[in-house]
Amino acid sequence: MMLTVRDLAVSRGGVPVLEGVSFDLAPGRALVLRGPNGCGKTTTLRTVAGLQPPFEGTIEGAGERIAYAAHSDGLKSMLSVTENLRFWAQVFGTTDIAPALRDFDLEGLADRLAGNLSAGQKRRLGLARLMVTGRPVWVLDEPTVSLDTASVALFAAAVRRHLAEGGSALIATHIDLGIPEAEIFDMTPYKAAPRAAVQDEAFL
Ligand SMILES: Nc1ncnc2c1ncn2[C@@H]1O[C@H](COP(=O)(O)OP(=O)(O)OP(=O)(O)O)[C@@H](O)[C@H]1O
Repeated sequence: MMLTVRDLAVSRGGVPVLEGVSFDLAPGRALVLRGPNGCGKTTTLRTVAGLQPPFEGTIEGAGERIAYAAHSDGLKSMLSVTENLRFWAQVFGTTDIAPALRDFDLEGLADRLAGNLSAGQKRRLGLARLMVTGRPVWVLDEPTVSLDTASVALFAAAVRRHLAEGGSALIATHIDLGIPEAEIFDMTPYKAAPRAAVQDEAFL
């Protein structure tokens, strides 16, 4: 398994928002997290990516295997598109940025400063970064925000190639991505029950 999550509870501000979440992610598989606004998708992804500790439960196989793309694109605005990708390639110890430029249709923008890109172009560059990480587990939070239909299709194709190469993906999204391999995981039933012990903490 690429990733094994068991009985996970995740919290915001010390308050559990979801509990009892278990899933596996095998090589070549994608899991799409669904659920209404505020149900805890972002919190789950941040926890899986190691940005905050689990409230309860276990996550195996994460750590260095994960490439995480958050809401923000995390770009260096004073570097060009190419320089951004080279920077990340260096950080992750890879070299070839050409496939990332090609697959996200960035070749015509290669010398443009990232800060001067449109919102959708910035998002394409942020997603292209995943390819140069060389990491097998893509963890993506609302990856298609700002993308037009053509760019969503580019993204879906890149994810499908990643899966075909034995990678995997965990994606929070409200839209149909056009990735037939993806399984849906509805988080709605895992809303955490109020916990007296946690609420009482403020009065200790
Ligand atoms: N400091 C806090 N204390 C308690 N609850 C919080 C705190 N900060 C945020 N929350 C709540 O935690 C919940 C989970 O938020 P999260 O961002 O994970 O949801 P989401 O499913 O990603 O939502 P969306 O679909 O809107 O992006 C929300 O209901 C939010 O209001």
